[in-house]
Amino acid sequence: MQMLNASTTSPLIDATAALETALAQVAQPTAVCEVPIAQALGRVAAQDITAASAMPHFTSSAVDGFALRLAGARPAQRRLPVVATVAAGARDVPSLAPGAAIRIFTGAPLPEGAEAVVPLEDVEEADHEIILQSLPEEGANVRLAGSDQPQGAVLLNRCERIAPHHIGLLAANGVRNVGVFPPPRVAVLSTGDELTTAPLGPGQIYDANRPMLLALARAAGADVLDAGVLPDEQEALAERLAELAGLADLVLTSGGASVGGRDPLRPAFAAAGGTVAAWRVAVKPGKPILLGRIGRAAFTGLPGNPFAAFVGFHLFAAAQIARLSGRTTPPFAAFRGKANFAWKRRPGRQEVFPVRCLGTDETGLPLLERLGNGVSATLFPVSMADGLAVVAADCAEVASGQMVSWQPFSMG
Ligand SMILES: Nc1nc2c(c(=O)[nH]1)N[C@H]1C(S)=C(S)[C@@H](COP(=O)(O)OP(=O)(O)OC[C@H]3O[C@@H](n4cnc5c(N)ncnc54)[C@H](O)[C@@H]3O)O[C@H]1N2
Ligand code: MOO
Repeated sequence: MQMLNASTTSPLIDATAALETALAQVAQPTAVCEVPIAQALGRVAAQDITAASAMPHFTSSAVDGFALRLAGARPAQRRLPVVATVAAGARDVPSLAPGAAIRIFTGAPLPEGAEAVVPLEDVEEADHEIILQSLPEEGANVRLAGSDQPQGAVLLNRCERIAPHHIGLLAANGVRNVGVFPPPRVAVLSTGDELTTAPLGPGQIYDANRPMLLALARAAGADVLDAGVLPDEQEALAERLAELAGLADLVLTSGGASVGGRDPLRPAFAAAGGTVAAWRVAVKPGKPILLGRIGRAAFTGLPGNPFAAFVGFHLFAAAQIARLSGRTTPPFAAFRGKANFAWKRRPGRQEVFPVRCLGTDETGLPLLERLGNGVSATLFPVSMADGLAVVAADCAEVASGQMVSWQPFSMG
């Protein structure tokens, strides 16, 4: 651990090492609570859930049509009497004799003896009989018991974030409750004398970061605590940080983390009992990130520039929230795309930039356009973007057609 010294700067920390440091500040949850599946959306499973029985439970029809018994049907026989009707949910299902048909509906139990179902649009219906165009294959349009999922199949993996389709699958299997980890508590605070909610005065701006970081943390599965805006005043900030550290698993701030004498975050952090694990990371934007702890809470101080705060969240805070939630940490920008731009840059910091997907190349790879031209103080280019792309610290040039790593917004 390095002690704070507001008057000095430290060398930039490599982004991979910074991520390890960020993750080292947070622990996997140990507590587990049981919730009804209707309340499980977005929570993280604390246990594997396996199927108590094979599915479907019984053999049924996959279409509205007519159940046939093929064994007894002569190839020449095209005209069959319809002797009964079986609807979905039917309890008393008659068995099917050779040479007859039973009208059946999608999901209805297949009558004993039936071997195939012919869709109703493939037959001609006359008075209480059907005329077949051809005989179906054995098993046609039949959903065999156990064919979708075996008994014991894993329906939901431990450490997986519960999505709407999991809830449907669990419900289909009769699972009512699921053990989940408690969501982490994330407190979000903005700092800066220039931030206001009132009509803007000279030199004032609205607070963009706090609403954005609260939304990002909530979307990542956290219970958020809106800790408001604090002026650049060390004592008040220290007091608030110490208080928040007692309430949250992770305290996220933005602003005031740079090197200037008016940047009060680091001295306030020290006064609140904070220990710095890393400060100033070789990422662009987002260099003045501070990672550490205050008491039992992890602390991540993001830069004030809104796009830098946005990037810092994606690179570090998102992974921290994932670990605190019990999720396995997904790597950032694991998707491949093709540069539809040429770009020369100064090596030194890993760089994250907004990209728009223009379509795909002949192999299906997304073609990416670089947006924003390196600005860190505005989120405007992100409004036109489909995701974030990243280039390594030593990258001096991206040629058009070169592969780049990126993260679509739809993937987190
Ligand atoms: N001498 C140096 N100056 C700066 C350096 C440096 O290395 N040496 N780094 C620059 C970089 S890179 C960044 S990023 C910024 C970040 O500085 P801070 O984290 O201390 O942030 P502030 O100075 O408080 O604010 C920067 C900028 O962002 C605006 N801001 C702050 N909070 C919000 C908010 N909640 N919503 C919207 N906008 C916000 C603030 O008004 C400033 O314009 O430092 C560079 N300087
Ligand atoms: O790192 Mo700053 O975040 O380049 O704008």
